[in-house]
Amino acid sequence: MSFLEIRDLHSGYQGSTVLQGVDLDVDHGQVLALLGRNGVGKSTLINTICGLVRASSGSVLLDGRELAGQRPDVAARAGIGLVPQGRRVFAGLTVTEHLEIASRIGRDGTWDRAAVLDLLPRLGERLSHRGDQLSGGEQQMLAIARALLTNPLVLLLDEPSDGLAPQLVSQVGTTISEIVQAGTAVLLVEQDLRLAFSVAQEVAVMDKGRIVLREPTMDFRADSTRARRLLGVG
Ligand SMILES: Nc1ncnc2c1ncn2[C@@H]1O[C@H](COP(=O)(O)OP(=O)(O)OP(=O)(O)O)[C@@H](O)[C@H]1O
Repeated sequence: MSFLEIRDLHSGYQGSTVLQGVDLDVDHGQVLALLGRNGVGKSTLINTICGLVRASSGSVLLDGRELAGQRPDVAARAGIGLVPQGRRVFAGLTVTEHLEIASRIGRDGTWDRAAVLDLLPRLGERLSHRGDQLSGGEQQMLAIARALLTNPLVLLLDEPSDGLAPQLVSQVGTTISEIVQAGTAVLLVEQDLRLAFSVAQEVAVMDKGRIVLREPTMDFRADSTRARRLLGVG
């Protein structure tokens, strides 16, 4: 049995069904990259897993516990962590305040303030800065720190490279690898294929609200013509 098991999941927005029966497993100790063209439903899947978008049918089992249709706070307590698209840090709150709030959400575990500042030392130098005083890279680190403080079993990362300079993107890759080594599984939505390929053991490709392919990253990279066709890139 996989750690996170998604079966025949449907969800969407008023008047439009986006997820049309998603089946996907994420295993212990794994980074799984979720790829696909714009608008195929990757963010909708992430947001349905964590309860921000309500599942209309299907199943999201985390370590044997059913989460489909549950509220976001229930999903967080069960062990789903989210680094949302666009980071969503609060402009008027300091780094310290963000970390304090996050510590009260989710589960107890080894990720406490000292551990996340050890992983992301730059944040330690910015504790009194407000969200709107941070660079894009620092905001991304804060979004990751906040999610880790909930001690997730599975961390959902929605386009963490978005808007970051190449050097910072590779730093995000290193951080993701360290998080997985510490025992958290990762589902990574990413347009930056270099980042996705560098950290993920496997890739899953989404199209029109379904998973249409899943295979080891090495095999996916080996057929670049098919990869380009599936992802709609140059
Ligand atoms: N809040 C919303 N209300 C209504 N429709 C939405 C909402 N969010 C997304 N959609 C629609 O759902 C579909 C899937 O969008 P989604 O953001 O999940 O795709 P995606 O694969 O993550 O794309 P991208 O890479 O552009 O973020 C799109 O047609 C989008 O317009």
